[in-house]
Amino acid sequence: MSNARKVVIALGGNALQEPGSPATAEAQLEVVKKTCDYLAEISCRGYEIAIAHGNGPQVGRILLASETAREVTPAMPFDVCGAMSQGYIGYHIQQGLKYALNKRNKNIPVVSLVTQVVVEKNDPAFQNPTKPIGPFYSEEEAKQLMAEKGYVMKEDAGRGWRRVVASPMPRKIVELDSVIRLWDTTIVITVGGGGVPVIEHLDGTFEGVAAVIDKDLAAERLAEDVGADILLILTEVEKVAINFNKPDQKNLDHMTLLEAAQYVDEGQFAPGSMLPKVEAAIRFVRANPSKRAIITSLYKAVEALEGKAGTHVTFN
Ligand SMILES: Nc1ncnc2c1ncn2[C@@H]1O[C@H](COP(=O)(O)OP(=O)(O)O)[C@@H](O)[C@H]1O
Ligand SMILES: NC(=O)OP(=O)(O)O
Repeated sequence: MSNARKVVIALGGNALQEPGSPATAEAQLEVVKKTCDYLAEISCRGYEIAIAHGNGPQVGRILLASETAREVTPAMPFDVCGAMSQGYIGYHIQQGLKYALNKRNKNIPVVSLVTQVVVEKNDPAFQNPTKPIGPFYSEEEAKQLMAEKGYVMKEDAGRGWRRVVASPMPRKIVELDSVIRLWDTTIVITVGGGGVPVIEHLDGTFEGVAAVIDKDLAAERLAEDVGADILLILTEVEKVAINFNKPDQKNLDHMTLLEAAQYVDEGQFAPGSMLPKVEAAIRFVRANPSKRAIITSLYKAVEALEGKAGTHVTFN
């Protein structure tokens, strides 16, 4: 792993928001500053990084604010809400990361790129919304919102009810050339929130659609396309587990491609949380048999890159 230097990082929700803390921009900035200390450390260890991040809570709140303000100003289309979420999350990461890099006397530019990601118009995900966005509600509140506003809402991993939207597969990163051109000189924050989902028309134009792409799958697309050595997926837990939250839970240091696929078949990973991460890891390693994907926590990221922490997914 010593020469593996090119890393695409996918940042999980806890890198942007602390559970239970107010969902304000100010609170997010405080969390992002801490997150960026870990990211700066990775950069200072000599890794070349690009950063993807989630946006479920943020895009949902922007949408809610926009819909609530309808009486005074026209509501924003969903794809525009996605672009807005990329903008303000990227802005926070730019501030936090630049500060953390400066503290380490490392002068490297940081930019965020509003990034479009092409999805297929006929993706079956449009018929089956699964991606939770925005705040949590009680079951009673959710039922009322479903009846009054026509929202699709589902229970989210025992944490409460949330609005859900379609989450189609990322097929192509529209701004990929720019990411590649910037790579050698700049830390690029891209495919934020999985990218703004767009459909590509035959005449080469793009049209935004109402959906939220999974950021782990978009980060995987990016990692393949830029020829990254490592796809580093950062979340709350240090390791992926089998029999998660059961008395016989076993944390995994390593999974081969076959083992990972078998655990997926056994239903070991919760859909909408750990499953897309393992699926992204599988895709990356299947396409790049000599490379690796790592799933770990932000706090263990540096150790994981050195092979001393996290769950490593490799071909064999
Ligand atoms: N098999 C598993 N192994 C480890 N964690 C799991 C597993 N299944 C579900 N989880 C949960 O999934 C969470 C990661 O999903 P989530 O919080 O939705 O992701 P994100 O970090 O992208 O916001 C972990 O923090 C853990 O609580
Ligand atoms: N776009 C996306 O995957 O966001 P979350 O990580 O917040 O679900």
